[in-house]
Amino acid sequence: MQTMIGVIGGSGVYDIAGLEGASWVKVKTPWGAPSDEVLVGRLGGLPIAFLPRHGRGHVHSPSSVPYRANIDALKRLGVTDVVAVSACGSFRESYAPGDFVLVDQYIDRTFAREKSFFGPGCVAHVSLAHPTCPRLSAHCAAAGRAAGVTVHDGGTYLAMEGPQFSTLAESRLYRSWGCDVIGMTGMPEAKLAREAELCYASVAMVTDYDSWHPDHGAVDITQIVATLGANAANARALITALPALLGASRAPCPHGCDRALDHALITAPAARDASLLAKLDAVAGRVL
Ligand SMILES: CSC[C@H]1O[C@H](OP(=O)(O)O)[C@H](O)[C@@H]1O
Ligand SMILES: Nc1ncnc2[nH]cnc12
Repeated sequence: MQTMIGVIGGSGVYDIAGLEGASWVKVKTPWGAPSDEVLVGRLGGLPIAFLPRHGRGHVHSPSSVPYRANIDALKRLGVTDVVAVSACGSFRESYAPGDFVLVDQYIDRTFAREKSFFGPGCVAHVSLAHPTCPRLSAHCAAAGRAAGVTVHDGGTYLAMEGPQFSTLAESRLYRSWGCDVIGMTGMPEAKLAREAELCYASVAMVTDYDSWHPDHGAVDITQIVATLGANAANARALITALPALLGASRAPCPHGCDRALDHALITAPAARDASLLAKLDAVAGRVL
């Protein structure tokens, strides 16, 4: 199978330069419009699709991002591996602004979002014990280090609804839970990528210490935006280094991300809803 990289750009990352034959294309999905058009082209000999999570100009709030449409659009374009780039706050002294964290666990505290492609008429339960892909995450870590970034392998991401930042009590609570970083978009994106059988890696770029750190005071957007520029340049360097590490020919995921639906569908074939099945053509067509 041919590798196709999908990049979801977070705050501060609204495009990527250097693609051959680049063009912004409109992708229609049964889940509504994605956040924006998708920039498709080739990078390092591999096809790549880039989608700005909040849209160009940062139009979508974390709650209004059309997560299902975004993942469906990437799958529909033929993406096999999704690299999700996100700004985040840090709960650890040693995860400093400018560092990248390859997230491997989540605590999902979001509550105002559609979280599944499945539902009445076609119920599916995928495994999420290991919500990100270790193979893709390792390649992203190597690409980040090649770009000169301090990269931490593994971290628990607290996904909050936002758009306000945490209270001091919340910040302390999440730290006491063992969370490493906090953001507003990692969920349900990672869940949906798993349902769509896509390998998914989360590159969380630290911009601040949230509100808990006695020496740093409360987080504010000015401070975040100041750090975002340097982080975005490093994210672009990471993405540029990625094709050579992934390679054009893709072996099946050793962790089973690309077969997540093998045993997940529980609704009896005769009881399935035809209109929902039609919407699942890209995401679950392999098993329907
Ligand atoms: C601009 S600060 C808060 C904002 O930034 C992060 O967005 P993303 O994950 O898309 O990089 C965070 O989750 C909030 O949405
Ligand atoms: N402290 C923080 N909380 C939530 N989302 C963030 N994105 C960047 N910093 C953040």
